[in-house]
Amino acid sequence: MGITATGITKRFGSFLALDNIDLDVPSGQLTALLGPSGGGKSTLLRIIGGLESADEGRVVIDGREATGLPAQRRNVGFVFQHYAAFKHLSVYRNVAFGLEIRKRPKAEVRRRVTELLELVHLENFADRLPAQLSGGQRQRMALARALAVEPQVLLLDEPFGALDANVRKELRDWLRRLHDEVKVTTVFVTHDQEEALEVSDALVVINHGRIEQVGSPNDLYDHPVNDFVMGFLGPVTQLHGRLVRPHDIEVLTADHVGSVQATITRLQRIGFEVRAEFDAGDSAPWVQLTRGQAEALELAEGSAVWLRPASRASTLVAAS
Ligand SMILES: Nc1ncnc2c1ncn2[C@@H]1O[C@H](COP(=O)(O)OP(=O)(O)OP(=O)(O)O)[C@@H](O)[C@H]1O
Repeated sequence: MGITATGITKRFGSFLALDNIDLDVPSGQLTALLGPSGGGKSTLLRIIGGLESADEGRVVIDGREATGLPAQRRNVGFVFQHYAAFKHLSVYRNVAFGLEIRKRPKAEVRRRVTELLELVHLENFADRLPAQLSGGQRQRMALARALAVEPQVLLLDEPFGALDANVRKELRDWLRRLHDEVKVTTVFVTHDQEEALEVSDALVVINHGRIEQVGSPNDLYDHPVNDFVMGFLGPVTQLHGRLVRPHDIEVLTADHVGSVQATITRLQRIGFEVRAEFDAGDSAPWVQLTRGQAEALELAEGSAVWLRPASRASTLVAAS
């Protein structure tokens, strides 16, 4: 079940925002749409949710044809970066809103809202107005409100995008735990690779209106299909015609099978890591080491070493 989008194409004037996208979002999972700004992530999310219509293609949600349905009939919950709460209503009433307009019995509304406020850890904030919450608390309220009507699908568009780095980090841990508890099929738009790697069960990398790769976070990090995915998910350097992650290069003090001689051009300590830059003849790779590794190798600028990709490293041929 889950969500199936087939052959989704969307143009804005002559601009092709989505180019024949096929996507399967498994039921109960948290799937991240990841990619650079303007790649089409939000447009795809909005088409899934019925806020935007595709020029071509179909959307099926939990086995039900949703292509022609308006957003309010798709049984989806939304949370956006800037959440439009009812400013004059308390947190409690904001969360209760969807249930009240559906005329659910008072006792049920009370039970459900209390449950949700506990779930998002806002039980002590029920009587506050949205303006009296921090940004992170407001986004948690938004999630409670989206979950109130028990949607089949939760769609989150950069929900933590407007918050500062520490709060974002805290909220993504929290979202992961929340999702493990409620297990609602969730699609999460982000341009932050760390956020996507940390939070999601599955990752969909989108660029220029096309899907570059779909897979688990580890799969995509370890086995990217192309240089775009490799570069978007983490640091990449070049060694002797191959793209490799800088922590996947072995620094050796003697020549070994498959190694390339190189001179250390720069050593830089950044917190717990040491970044070493090399002149390897046909390439200028850099390598990420721990301080302990750098000390054990007695690395010094100007000295000669040998480099090779670690045996577990996945590499790609660099475009010439
Ligand atoms: N209503 C619109 N009218 C015209 N162009 C649009 C419209 N909505 C989106 N676009 C264009 O479509 C492309 C994809 O936009 P979209 O918002 O889906 O990208 P995104 O990957 O979500 O990027 P971001 O992370 O910046 O939101 C962009 O080039 C954008 O300018």
